[in-house]
Amino acid sequence: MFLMKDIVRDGNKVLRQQAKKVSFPLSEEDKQLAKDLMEYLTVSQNPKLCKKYNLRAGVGLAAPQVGESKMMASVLVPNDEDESNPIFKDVIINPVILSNSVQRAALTEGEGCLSVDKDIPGFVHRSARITLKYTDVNGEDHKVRLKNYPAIVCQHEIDHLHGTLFYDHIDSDDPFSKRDDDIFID
Ligand SMILES: O=CN(O)CCNC(=O)c1cccc(Cl)c1Cl
Ligand code: NI
Repeated sequence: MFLMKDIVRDGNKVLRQQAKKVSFPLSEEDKQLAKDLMEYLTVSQNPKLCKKYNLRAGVGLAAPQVGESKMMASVLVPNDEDESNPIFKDVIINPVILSNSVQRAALTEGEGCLSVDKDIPGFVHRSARITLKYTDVNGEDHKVRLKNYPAIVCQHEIDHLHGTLFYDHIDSDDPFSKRDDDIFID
């Protein structure tokens, strides 16, 4: 199980590299990595276990964040009304954003990252809607249209696979700049 000691922090070059495509069928090592990446999220989203293991909660975790420069990331966007039916839960392998809306969206409270220890305030403007293609651990291909929070999280994770960190998107001159048609997600 990954703990905070296993999380690579900003400054380590692996976070600024282009991750390598994952080949199928998955090796045993890659199957285990996928499992561990999702397990971190489920444990970190359980208040008792999160505290027990001293974790920072997360809704996504990309392989480069644990030092593995591979195109793989777990995403677990919980459904506050029904914990047993998450809005999005999968390990996305070799993800490609096929198309994205011109309209932008940002989380009102900004973003955070396990690999960035300091809080960096500001709007992280992303595409409000994306069409995402990826392969899952069983080798099944998926093509999904995402919007709102799941779209934001997937973009944060896919950024990690291309060496981008959330604060790269914050306007340093005016961190809370906005356009009329921007969507803000609480
Ligand atoms: O790459 C994944 N992490 O760094 C895990 C910690 N951050 C989050 O869970 C998180 C928090 C806020 C907004 C977004 Cl989009 C995300 Cl992803
Ligand atoms: Ni992150």
